[in-house]
Amino acid sequence: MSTLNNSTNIFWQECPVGKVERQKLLNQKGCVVWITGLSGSGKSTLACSLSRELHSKGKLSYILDGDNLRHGLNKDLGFKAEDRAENIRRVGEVAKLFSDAGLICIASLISPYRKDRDACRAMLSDASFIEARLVFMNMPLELCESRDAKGLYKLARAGKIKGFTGIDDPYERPLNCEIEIEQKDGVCPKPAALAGQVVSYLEEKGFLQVE
Ligand SMILES: Nc1ncnc2c1ncn2[C@@H]1O[C@H](COP(=O)(O)OS(=O)(=O)O)[C@@H](OP(=O)(O)O)[C@H]1O
Ligand SMILES: Nc1ncnc2c1ncn2[C@@H]1O[C@H](COP(=O)(O)OP(=O)(O)O)[C@@H](O)[C@H]1O
Repeated sequence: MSTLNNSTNIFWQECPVGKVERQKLLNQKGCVVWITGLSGSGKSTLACSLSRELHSKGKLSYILDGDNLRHGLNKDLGFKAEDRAENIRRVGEVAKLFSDAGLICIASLISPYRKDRDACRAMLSDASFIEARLVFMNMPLELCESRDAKGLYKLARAGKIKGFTGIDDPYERPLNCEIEIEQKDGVCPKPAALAGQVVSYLEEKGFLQVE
């Protein structure tokens, strides 16, 4: 998919109500919490739990879930490396808009390739000074496969889905995540506890209020 700019003679339109005003209105800082990990690692569960926890604190968030976006915005994309790259790029651009609107945008995608995640992070911070935080659901493949909530691992093992992440397609672990979620003593912490961990991080970094 081309990322070339094919539009010419276009101008940036400024509006007097900007990000700063919107953030003051919401008393929070727009940012992106990007959750990456294998299918079944608990990305969507954490995203929902986090959104619920933020809501209960009066903070506005919005979830961009890879699975959901593939029903609409990204319905033309498959799972080849270049399609996944375009998927991450588009969701990054949408996350940029939500974050600029002042929301805490929670993106939940496998996003398996380091180069795509890095490009997305660079795009967010370079182009618009949007702060992105990467959360890595570091759950073992065996656990994700044993959960198999959608039966996709079974199909992948049977060769009925080709190029399934973790089976016959790579997942490149992040080298630079801000939060890494792991099992403790062989047990995955409860979603509410994980959400609390991310909320504490956001509080500590000053995202949940405007000075
Ligand atoms: N080949 C293959 N590999 C991985 N995942 C697959 C595949 N085919 C379908 N699915 C389903 O698509 C969901 C992942 O979509 P994403 O947009 O997050 O993927 S990616 O970031 O572009 O890699 C993923 O959802 P989650 O289980 O929530 O991760 C799967 O349900
Ligand atoms: N922290 C957790 N503890 C126990 N089970 C979990 C946890 N997070 C998710 N699960 C379960 O694992 C399965 C996959 O979770 P899901 O959030 O759909 O993963 P993903 O979005 O990464 O594919 C679901 O059945 C869900 O209930």
